[in-house]
Amino acid sequence: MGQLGFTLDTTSREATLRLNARGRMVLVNPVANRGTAFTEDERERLHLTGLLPGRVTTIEEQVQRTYGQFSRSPSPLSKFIYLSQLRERNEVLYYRLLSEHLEEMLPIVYTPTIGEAIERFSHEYVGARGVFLSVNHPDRIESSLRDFELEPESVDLIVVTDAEGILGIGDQGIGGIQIANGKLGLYTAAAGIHPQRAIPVMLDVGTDNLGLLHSDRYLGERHARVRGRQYDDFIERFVRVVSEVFPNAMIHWEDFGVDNAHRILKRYSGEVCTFNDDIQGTAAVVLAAAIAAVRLTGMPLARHRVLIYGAGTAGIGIADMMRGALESRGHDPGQFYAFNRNGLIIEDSPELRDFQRPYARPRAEIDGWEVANPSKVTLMEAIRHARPTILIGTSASGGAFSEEIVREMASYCERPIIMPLSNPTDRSEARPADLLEWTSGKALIATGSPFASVRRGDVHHAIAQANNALIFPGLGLGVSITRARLVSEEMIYAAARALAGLVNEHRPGAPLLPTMSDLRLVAATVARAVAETAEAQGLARRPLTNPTHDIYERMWKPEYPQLDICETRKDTQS
Ligand SMILES: NC(=O)c1ccc[n+]([C@@H]2O[C@H](COP(=O)([O-])OP(=O)(O)OC[C@H]3O[C@@H](n4cnc5c(N)ncnc54)[C@H](O)[C@@H]3O)[C@@H](O)[C@H]2O)c1
Ligand SMILES: O=C(O)C[C@H](O)C(=O)O
Ligand SMILES: [Mg+2]
Repeated sequence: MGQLGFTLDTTSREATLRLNARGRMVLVNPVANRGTAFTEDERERLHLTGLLPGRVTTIEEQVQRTYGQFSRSPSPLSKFIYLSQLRERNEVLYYRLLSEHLEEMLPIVYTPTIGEAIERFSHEYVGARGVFLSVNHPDRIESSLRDFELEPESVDLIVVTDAEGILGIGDQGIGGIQIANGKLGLYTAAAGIHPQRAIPVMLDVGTDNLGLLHSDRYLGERHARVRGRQYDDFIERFVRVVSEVFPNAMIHWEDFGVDNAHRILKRYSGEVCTFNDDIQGTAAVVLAAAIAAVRLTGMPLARHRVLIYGAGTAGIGIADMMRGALESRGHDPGQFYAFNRNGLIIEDSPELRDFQRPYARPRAEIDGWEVANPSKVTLMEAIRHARPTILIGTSASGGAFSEEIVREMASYCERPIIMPLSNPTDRSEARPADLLEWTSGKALIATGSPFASVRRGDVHHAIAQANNALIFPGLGLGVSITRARLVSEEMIYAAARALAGLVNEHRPGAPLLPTMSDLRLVAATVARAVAETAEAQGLARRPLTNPTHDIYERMWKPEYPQLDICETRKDTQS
């Protein structure tokens, strides 16, 4: 039994909690605490009788009460803080409330409100779960991770960020811990990964955000971002410690800066069980949405022309995956046009990164276009000349898909596929209602942040949320069930295909992806595909005997666990 006075068996959906804590120590522990739901007998045995109001309530009553409190919180940020505090008070109740109101609460505990919570982190700080590792103390990595007090063998997941590229709001320093918590919340709510089997980690390497550096309240290391050799050594040490101490954990990288994201994935993906959500998770969800949209256009993916507006972490991940999907079916690599801050990427563009190079257009092609400035081709000029049929926004440049651009696209394309994927909401390249208006209802849309459905005439257009939340929870579950050694490209494709298989896009106005209210089904389906692929590729360290059963058995449901109250000296004395 650990320092905290409990042990919890999390290996199946029916967890058992062994407790030797007593009195107030039970109530201040979010894993053990069940507040007014402790029965008379439990109160007596745990020395809680005088510490709680007299009436015993059910978890259903607790959910009703907390839902009321949540609803009365006046703003999205105060709702976020209310839910974070509930999570730290009574973990089971938090997840029960969240799972019963998932669609309503997702925009609070995740994108978009989480962006605001991250920006306001140092001002609104009321505690945050997680492990904070400083680049100035690499020697503390192991002890700090162990201090989180999880059984090392039982850790399935480590979600880690260095917060250089949080959503589309850039460098947020220490506040990034909340994106790790947000992602972990979804691993539990969607895929039933037990919250005590995962660790959120913030790698504090400094920040280049001058506002934070100048703020008296800022809680992180107060210096510019460390880069180069010291950064790489820190990452290397982190990966080594995790591999040694938590042999079954997948490392999920979130919201790193564009260069580090690609470099780290390339460096470790063939060696340890690791996954970059912004590169691989996003690509898989977008491929699934594209498969559904392309079916509606009646033209095969190989004949579509794809414009990626924002050739960074997510954008190039998407292009690589679409290209890979085409090549694996024996097609040519496809027609891609990619943009960065300096305009269309052309072979002689300055500051081209290695991962962007495959998408650079030949100069000779652009010489044939009518453009104002040949070294800075604009989006409108590329639309006119390249005539893309799929337009993807991963630029964090809110409103970039203007009326003029979208109307131009609709002039040559019967069903333009348009995906403004940037988060949070104000970074979205366009709003669905506008896209439908400018294309007379013809656009096939998926967005990164949640948007309300749009009614046009008799058709109710439900807007697909192409967020990597439809991929990573199931992927993590599939990996943990099989204890996969690595996350292979094939496992990611399998996840994308499984997700696409859940879409029925043919009803007019139907969304291109399953809705967030179906997250548990989505996660289970993705998990099965991932686990079967890991097994087929010889990457599974645990044999998959009955995938459906294994997955169902492992998906934790937020219910108070069976209590095993251990006898203590205090009991025998009283
Ligand atoms: N829907 C999802 O699941 C999902 C997943 C990952 C990222 N995203 C969103 O995508 C956006 C980008 O994230 P990222 O991690 O790829 O960031 P990033 O910094 O790695 O890449 C951004 C890219 O956009 C380019 N860019 C910036 N401003 C531009 C402009 N005005 N015109 C053209 N290009 C421009 C940059 O040069 C860079 O190549 C963010 O808003 C993020 O929230 C969404
Ligand atoms: O976090 C999200 O909502 C999706 C994605 O990982 C992002 O960085 O925007
Ligand atoms: Mg992200």
